[in-house]
Amino acid sequence: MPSDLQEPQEQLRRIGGLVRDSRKHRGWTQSQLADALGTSQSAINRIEQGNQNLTVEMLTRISEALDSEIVSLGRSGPVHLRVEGGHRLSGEINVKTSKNAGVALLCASLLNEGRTILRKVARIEEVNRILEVLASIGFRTRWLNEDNDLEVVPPARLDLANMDVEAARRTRSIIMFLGPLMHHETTFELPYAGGCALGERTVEPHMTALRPFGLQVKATAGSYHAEVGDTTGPHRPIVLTERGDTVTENALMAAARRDGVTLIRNASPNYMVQDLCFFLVELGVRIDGIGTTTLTVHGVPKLRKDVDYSPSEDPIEAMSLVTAAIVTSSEITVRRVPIEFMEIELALLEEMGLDYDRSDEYPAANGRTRLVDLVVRASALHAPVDKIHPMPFPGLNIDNLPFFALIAAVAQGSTLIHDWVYENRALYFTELTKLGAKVTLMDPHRVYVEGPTHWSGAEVICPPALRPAVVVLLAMLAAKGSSVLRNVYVINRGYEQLAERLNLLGARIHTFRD
Ligand SMILES: CC(=O)N[C@H]1[C@@H](OP(=O)(O)OP(=O)(O)OC[C@H]2O[C@@H](n3ccc(=O)[nH]c3=O)[C@H](O)[C@@H]2O)O[C@H](CO)[C@@H](O)[C@@H]1O
Ligand SMILES: C=C(OP(=O)(O)O)C(=O)O
Repeated sequence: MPSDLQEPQEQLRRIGGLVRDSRKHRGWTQSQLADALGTSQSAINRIEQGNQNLTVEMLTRISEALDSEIVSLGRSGPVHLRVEGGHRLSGEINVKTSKNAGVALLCASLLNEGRTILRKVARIEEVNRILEVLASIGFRTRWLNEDNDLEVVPPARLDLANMDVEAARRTRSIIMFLGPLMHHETTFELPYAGGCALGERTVEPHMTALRPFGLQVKATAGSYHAEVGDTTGPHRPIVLTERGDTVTENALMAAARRDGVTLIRNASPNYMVQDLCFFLVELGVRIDGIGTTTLTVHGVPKLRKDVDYSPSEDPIEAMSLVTAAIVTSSEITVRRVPIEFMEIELALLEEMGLDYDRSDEYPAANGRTRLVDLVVRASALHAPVDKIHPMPFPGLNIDNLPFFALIAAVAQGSTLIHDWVYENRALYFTELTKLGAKVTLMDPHRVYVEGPTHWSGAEVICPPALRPAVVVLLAMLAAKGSSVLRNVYVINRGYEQLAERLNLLGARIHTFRD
């Protein structure tokens, strides 16, 4: 709770609202929550209306049942943001390196018996969790300087029995330990992967892709049990059934230390996969076809090299910052945008009426990725003629889709947004209605957004998904008056000091704890 003194009745009403929001995020009815707590639906209804006195014990049980910290005591509780919205932004901001390459490269450091240095790694919670896991199994990891250069030194032997399971469970990226670990152990356990709650996110494609390398994975209670058998394969090209990013990365890491040549077809050529390929090349693995859907990997059984690599900038952060300019009708310069992965998004924005300039291209620190600076100007946008939907790269990035829901809310007219990929993410777009947007959920995958919006401030709990949470924050920048965004761990999972960096552009965001 904010520290301001409030009438007890008002406090109960606000807590009730938080319980209701958390329950809805979980997708539960009042009766389902009542069952989980061994109470009645009418009691839950009273709690949500603020008509029921609550003990700390009851609040703790509700928080546990909903897997959401509703209130907490002391300094270590969740972090919230208070936003004074309605202010224009101005100035320049650099895009940081990507979360998804950062975690992939940390997983890939498991392949290297030498020292790995990664430059300017995004210092975000997702990276912190993987660092905790690496430290728990024996790696020495340290941040070298203020620039976020990171050193990773492997132990002589991994101590998998000591794995920090709590940290591992909080990330989706842990699934990318499967490919590298098969080069270390013949049997091992990995906890189930977490990440954004986006509905069913199967790991079946990972199992299918790794089986020809001799890895058998069984899902047991809460963990994957992996066994490495015959490692002479694959004897045929690996054909991925879907062009997933982390599954391609797992196949690449399995192939990297295999004694032989592996062909991966229907590979994702997306930004994090390209960064992983460049890193593996740096380590001494030859890969043909980087940036295409067919990768040929010439494996090297022993990789022992002191390697120094700079992952590239994050196209999703670039999109987030462009969106910040659009919703606040501001002119800002977004520097270091990896243009190959933002081109379709920009073409669509141009079609919707965005006025922007782009600089000449220059190389990222990895020497390969092409960057530009973008000047985004205040523009009157209109809805696109066709629906907006994502595709595997090269297509409109699925993680950028939520930003289009917000942009559609400031554009004149009606936009259909179709998230065919994730079962639950479109549902979170309706959070924008709390701030005044007209978002109509047609089915779990489709929303109509009717703009322009007259924004108004509100108190919202972060949805349990990174991009939809950032979208709510950006809408709060546009809403005149005061808003509160609660429990922003999910944002810090993927963005480094986002509030502080937006404040440097003129936003007014204050970080606080209960
Ligand atoms: C750590 C990391 O890198 N995470 C990214 C990665 O997660 P990750 O690789 O884990 O993506 P998922 O396994 O969740 O795949 C995304 C979803 O798309 C579906 N699918 C994907 C490809 C395809 O050709 N057909 C298809 O149906 C999958 O069934 C799944 O439902 O990719 C996602 C999709 O780009 C991004 O949201 C995540 O930010
Ligand atoms: C869905 C995302 O990430 P993750 O795969 O880490 O859950 C994301 O980056 O938006």
